[in-house]
Amino acid sequence: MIPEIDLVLLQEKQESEIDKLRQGIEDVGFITLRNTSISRREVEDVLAAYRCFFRLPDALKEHVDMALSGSNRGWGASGSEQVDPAANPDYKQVFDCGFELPDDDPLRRSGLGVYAPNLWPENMPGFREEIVKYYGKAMDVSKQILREIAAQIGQNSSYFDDKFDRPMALLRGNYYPQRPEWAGDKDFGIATHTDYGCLTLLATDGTPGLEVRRRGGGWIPVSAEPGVFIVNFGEMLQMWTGGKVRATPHRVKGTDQERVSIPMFFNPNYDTNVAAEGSGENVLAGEHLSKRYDETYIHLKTLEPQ
Ligand SMILES: O=C(O)CCC(=O)C(=O)O
Ligand SMILES: [Fe+2]
Repeated sequence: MIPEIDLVLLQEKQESEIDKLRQGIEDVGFITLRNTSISRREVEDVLAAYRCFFRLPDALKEHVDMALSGSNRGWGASGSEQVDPAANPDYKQVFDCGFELPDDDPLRRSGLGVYAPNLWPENMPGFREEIVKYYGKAMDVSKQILREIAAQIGQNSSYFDDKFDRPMALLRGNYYPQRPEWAGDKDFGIATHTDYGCLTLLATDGTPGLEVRRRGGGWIPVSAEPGVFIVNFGEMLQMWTGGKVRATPHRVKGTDQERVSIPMFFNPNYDTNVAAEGSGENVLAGEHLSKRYDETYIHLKTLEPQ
């Protein structure tokens, strides 16, 4: 069972919700979350915006194809990402956008791919505004959840705040067509993976498809209607907390229904040390994230040495 949490009750420190959060972070690695500051209507609007983009002919989406940009902003065609080396590249399409650093931020001139400039399609009035608006809202909710997690892991609730003031936060629209006729055992909408960062705030159109690996074996289907979020924890938070928070593998095989989902991958500032607290080690969040991007986006994959 995936713990179902009411954010307002959690923020009021209701014991039932605190217990569910503990189970979610320490055991399952997933929760669902309702009663946030993002309404059902707002999620439906942003879903509609992504749907409009994905319906464009490929020839138009190619104007913002990330394969041509050397970073991971804009459109990722079907087959552009391989999250599991034992599976084939995912058949989903994506549209990615990231954090825009202020003009005077020295990191802006650094050319770091994790802060690359966004790409926006032309002739789609309102698309950029809709996505940017949702991006801000999804960051706010993600920060609120991290405050509750901080309290849960025995830290001050503001523990994460200054580690997320220039977050490498990536907002993605995922488009899963119907599972293709040709799909075999190694083909997935998105193959089995753990998320790379700290926390993922996932909105979906309500269509089933996501499966979460159960400890001890098997898969748990999870779905949530627009306005209810699925939240899971990533590799960095697992490292950072010495394994107290779990990054649980998950996948989407796909069904006979198309599906749109919108994960906000909430990753900290580039220079955050995400090694286990007190370990004396140093793992830069930016280096971990760049490494995972380079391993999984086909156009960023570094060539294997011959
Ligand atoms: O579409 C979903 O439900 C999950 C997507 C996902 O796991 C991801 O984009 O990392
Ligand atoms: Fe994921």
